[in-house]
This record gives sequence, structure tokens and C-alpha cells, in this order.
Amino acid sequence: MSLHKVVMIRHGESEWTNRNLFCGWYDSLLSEQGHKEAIEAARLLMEIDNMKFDIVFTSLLSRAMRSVEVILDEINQKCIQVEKAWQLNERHYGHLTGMNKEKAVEQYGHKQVQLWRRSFDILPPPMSEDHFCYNEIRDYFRKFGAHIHVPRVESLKTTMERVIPYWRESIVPSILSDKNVLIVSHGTVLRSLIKHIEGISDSQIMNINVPTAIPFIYEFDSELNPQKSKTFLGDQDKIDKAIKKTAAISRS
Ligand SMILES: O=C(O)[C@H](O)COP(=O)(O)O
Repeated sequence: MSLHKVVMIRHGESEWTNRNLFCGWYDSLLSEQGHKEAIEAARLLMEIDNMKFDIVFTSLLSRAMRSVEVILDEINQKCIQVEKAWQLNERHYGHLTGMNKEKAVEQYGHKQVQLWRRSFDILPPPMSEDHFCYNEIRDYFRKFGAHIHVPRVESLKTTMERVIPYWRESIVPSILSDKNVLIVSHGTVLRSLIKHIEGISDSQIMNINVPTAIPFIYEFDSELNPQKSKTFLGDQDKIDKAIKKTAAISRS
């Protein structure tokens, strides 16, 4: 039985993640560390036997698009098709956007902030029009056309409402036509896909954290059943440390 292999990667660290700020739909650039992480992700991809991609799916946010450029350059596959879609954007963090995560804990408490970050359906407060990022986010996405509806806030649940239809309608046909697919996206988008693909419950998904720039692989049969849980590439100790860092609110 021939299996369909799909590789997924969360973009490298952004400047705002480096400063421990909630980012969401704000277009924070790849940090210097994020650039190095993307190079390291490419190195891990080169260890896969015969890994030649046919198509890459990514978001409209620079941290993901730039990670794609760095990775494709490093693996010497610059000329392949890259599909950029707003549906693969990070979840919108609403009022929390731009707030320091430790300050948010001081203001709202650890339990509430963790529920906003990792619960399935608890929405942070929405972004109001006088929020300091409101106009910048709206203007950034206007450039890509009127079809993009910029939300005021999203949970994992509402993020899935745009990610899963895009997965079914745009990504799955490529997988089933035997293309080698690479997805470079964001923490919440990848948690959406992992939840959907592995049938993870609403409560269990709280414990899933996707570290930046460590590729993971799914192998699907022809009915798109995953053969096993996602498999991260690289050293297990490094993977465990990166997952722990992603889960934590404090970066110190
Ligand atoms: O949007 C963000 O701030 C990050 O991409 C994810 O942050 P989190 O790990 O706190 O959800």
C-alpha cells in the first residue's frame, strides 16, 4: 500500500514571540532566531529520503511566508508552487494582541490566560476599533483583496471553521493526487489540523503545543487515515524542550 506523506512546520520564531507578546493576525516579522530556526528546519527536512516537494501551503503572514522562502532556498527547491491563504493565518488573539503574556497573567490570572491560549472554545475579549493594532491589521489584509474577512477574535474552534474547509477543499486534493505537500503555518492552525486528523477531544487538545520550526510528518492511506500520530523530526530531547517552551507563558 502506498502512503501519502505530508510534512507540516510551524514558522520560525517571530519578533513579537521573542518579546513574549500575543501576536495573532498582527504581521510580526521573523526574528533573527526565527531565521536560524527555519534554516535548522530545512536541515531536518534534508534528512528525509527523497523528499522533493510539489506544493507548499502557507498563510499571508510574513513570519510564515519568510520561513517558506528560507526553507525552500536551503533545500534547493525554490521553484515549486507556493499557495498563500488567509485561512492558514494564526488565530486572531483579539484584545490580547500586542499584550505581554506575563502582564496578561498579572492582569487576568494564570488560569484565565491559559484557557484563552489553549482551550478549544473560550474566546478572549474581541479587538475593539480603538485597539492600537486594529487599523494596521485591517490595512495589511486589505492589500490582499476584499474577500478576506478580518475577525475581531478567534478561538481554536472558530479557527477550525476556516482551516478545515480549506484543508478539505484545497490541500486534500493535492495529497490525493500524489503530490508531496508541505504546510508551513502557525501554532493554532497546526493544532486545528492535528485535532482534526487525529480525532483529538476538545479537552485533550489543551495539552498539545506545536514548537516553532520543527517539522513533523503524517502518513495517510488512500482514505486519508493517518497511520500513526504525528512524528517530529530530530533529536527527542530538543523536541521535548521546544514543546515545553511553547507551552510556558514565561520565556525566562
Ligand atoms: O500568536 C501568537 O502569539 C503565537 O503565534 C502563539 O502564541 P501562544 O503560544 O501563546 O498561543
